[in-house]
Order: sequence, then C-alpha cells, then structure tokens
Amino acid sequence: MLISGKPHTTGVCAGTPQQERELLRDLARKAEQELIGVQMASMDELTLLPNRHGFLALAQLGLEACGQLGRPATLLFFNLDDFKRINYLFGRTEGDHALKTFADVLSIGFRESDVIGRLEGATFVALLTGSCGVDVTAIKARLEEMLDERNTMAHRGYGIGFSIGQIEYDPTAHDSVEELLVEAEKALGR
Ligand SMILES: Nc1nc2c(ncn2[C@@H]2O[C@H](COP(=O)(O)OP(=O)(O)OP(=O)(O)O)[C@@H](O)[C@H]2O)c(=O)[nH]1
Repeated sequence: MLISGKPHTTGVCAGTPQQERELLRDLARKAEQELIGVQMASMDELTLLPNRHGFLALAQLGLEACGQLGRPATLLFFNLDDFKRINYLFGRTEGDHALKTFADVLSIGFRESDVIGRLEGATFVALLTGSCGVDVTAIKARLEEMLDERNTMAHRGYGIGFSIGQIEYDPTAHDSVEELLVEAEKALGR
C-alpha cells in the first residue's frame, strides 16, 4: 500500500477543534454505554454477581488458564435450603434479602481469583482455580459461620441454610465450564 506524505483528512478531523472535541466526547459516551450494556448483560441485578452468562465467560477463562498451566480446578455449587419457604412466609423482599446476604458471604468467603456467580433462583456457583480435593466440609463450616453471624445480627426470624456440591475439573472429561455446570445441575436434580 502507498503511504501518502499529505496530512490524513478523515471525517473525524475535518471539523473545527471544537467539533472534533465534541465528536470524540460523543464517541467516548457511546463506548461507555456499550460497556455498561455488556456489563449489565453479564450481571445479576439483584446480587451484582455475574449471572449465568457472565459466570460462563469468566469461569471459562479461569478453566483455560488452569488447563494451560496444568493446574486443577473445582466447581462448587450451592442451593439455599427451603428458599421457597422464606419467600412464602416472609415475602419476596425478604427472599431477595436472603439471596443478597448469601451472595455477600460467597464474595467474602472465596479468593479474588475464584469466580462466583448466581445461576438462577437460589442456585449459586464458585469455580475455585488452582485448587483440587478442596475440603467442602471446612468451606461449608466457614460460610455457615459467616451466615450465622448475619442471621444473629439481623433477627429476621429465619436462618439461611444451604447445601453444597463439588465437581473436580477433569481436562479429559470436561471441555468447558458448561459441561461442569451440566454435571452440577444433574446433581441438583435439574
Ligand atoms: N425473592 C426472590 N425469589 C426468587 C428470585 N428468583 C427466583 N425466586 C424464587 O426462587 C424459587 C426457586 O428457588 P430454588 O431454590 O431454585 O427452588 P427450590 O430448590 O425448589 O426451593 P426449595 O425447595 O425451597 O429449596 C422460586 O420459588 C422462585 O419464584 C429472586 O430474585 N428473588
């Protein structure tokens, strides 16, 4: 391709400096809106955790990194016990509060490098990267302790309990995070 020595005049640079600045500001605003749109589509509005779509994207990156580095990974999945009962007896707003509390505990309870998300309803997941054979009993106890503290402080008339399941990432059996989720959902009876 020939490169001309003349100054390059495109549509962007054709106006006055003021018009150019406005055009650039407009472009920046549009880019920001696009980014917000992408972020919103990947985030659960209630808990602000990644939703299923966001979790799949982020966890897939984590899993690929583990695959490349020959590191293990574990998927943990959680379901709040008797969640429908909380909604039924205390109202949906209280149900929302229970979901947000649990999301908060998960966010604090795991490492920053772990990927957590809310799949749907009262089902949450965490991909623990670089860990295998994790002690789910110890994890459950740690999360329960944090929940108990919140339950005691809040005097809400109910406790937040949960069940937990675990699937070890096996690169020979799982090609993607989606396959891990399918196994998790089978275990949850979905
Ligand atoms: N408050 C609230 N409820 C929700 C929300 N999303 C889904 N639900 C309710 O959550 C319930 C599904 O929760 P799950 O825990 O997946 O259902 P489940 O395992 O059959 O419930 P349990 O048998 O009570 O443990 C349904 O009754 C939904 O109406 C939400 O964002 N807020």
